Amino acid sequence: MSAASSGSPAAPILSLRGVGISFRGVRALDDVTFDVPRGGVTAVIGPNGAGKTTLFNCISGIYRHEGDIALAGADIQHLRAHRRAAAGIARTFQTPTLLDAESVFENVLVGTHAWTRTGPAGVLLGTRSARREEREAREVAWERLTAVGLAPVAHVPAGALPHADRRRAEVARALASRPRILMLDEPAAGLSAAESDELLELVAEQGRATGMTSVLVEHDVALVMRTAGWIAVLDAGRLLATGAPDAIRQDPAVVAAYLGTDAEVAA
Ligand SMILES: Nc1ncnc2c1ncn2[C@@H]1O[C@H](COP(=O)(O)OP(=O)(O)OP(=O)(O)O)[C@@H](O)[C@H]1O
Repeated sequence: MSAASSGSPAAPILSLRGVGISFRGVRALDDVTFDVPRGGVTAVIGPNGAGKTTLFNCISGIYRHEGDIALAGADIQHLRAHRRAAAGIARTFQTPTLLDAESVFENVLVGTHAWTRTGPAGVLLGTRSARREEREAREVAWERLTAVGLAPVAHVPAGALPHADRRRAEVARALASRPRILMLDEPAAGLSAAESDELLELVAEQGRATGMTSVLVEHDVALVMRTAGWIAVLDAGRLLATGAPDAIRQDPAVVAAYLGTDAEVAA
């Protein structure tokens, strides 16, 4: 890590220690170690193929990986993806993964499955606790839908939504899981500058309201610089630097590997 951007935040929500993974001889991540501070927005940036999405897949448990990952101090590296989701890790994907034939509301309701506990038997028998939980799940889904501005199209099939609304629906679905960490993979892709700002403001607002931390993979450096409070830079599978936006912007190693000259990345 370069000197200009060294230093670690206190009380991390997520700690990565020696995270690594190879795909048939390709070292996609190697000994990645850094902390994500609690609250606010942290961005993971770096050139194409740096390992950003792979890191998200390791954190969310989609890939088995080397190294340790702790969520609020508790080890989660041994947990499978659904258990990590239940522990509070939610994510969106580069290409939204909605159930196109289902309504927007049903899609968002899926997010609540991360915390609902009623098994199939309870649902089939219609027990009182199952009914209570279902009511709560529907309320949470409506609340998140409304927060992202999609209440007017709640009953429209997700496949009929324009791209910006698909992104909003995916974010609402992730928020419905009541995450401690929301990981957004290139949320601005395909959105206008105004739409990206609006989406990230909405995410930041949810973070302020609930204490949720957001982690962002994003190529739009200007958007990252004005949105993130903390940045981790990956290059060829290795951690190059972590730090506040101002330090990252001036870090010679980061400028050389990714950002280009200071003039190009002036905020
Ligand atoms: N499932 C996989 N099988 C084989 N190789 C993979 C797999 N996933 C990622 N890789 C390789 O791992 C490396 C990192 O890829 P990754 O998609 O994580 O990079 P990235 O930083 O997200 O890139 P981009 O900015 O282009 O999305 C690349 O060399 C990629 O080809």
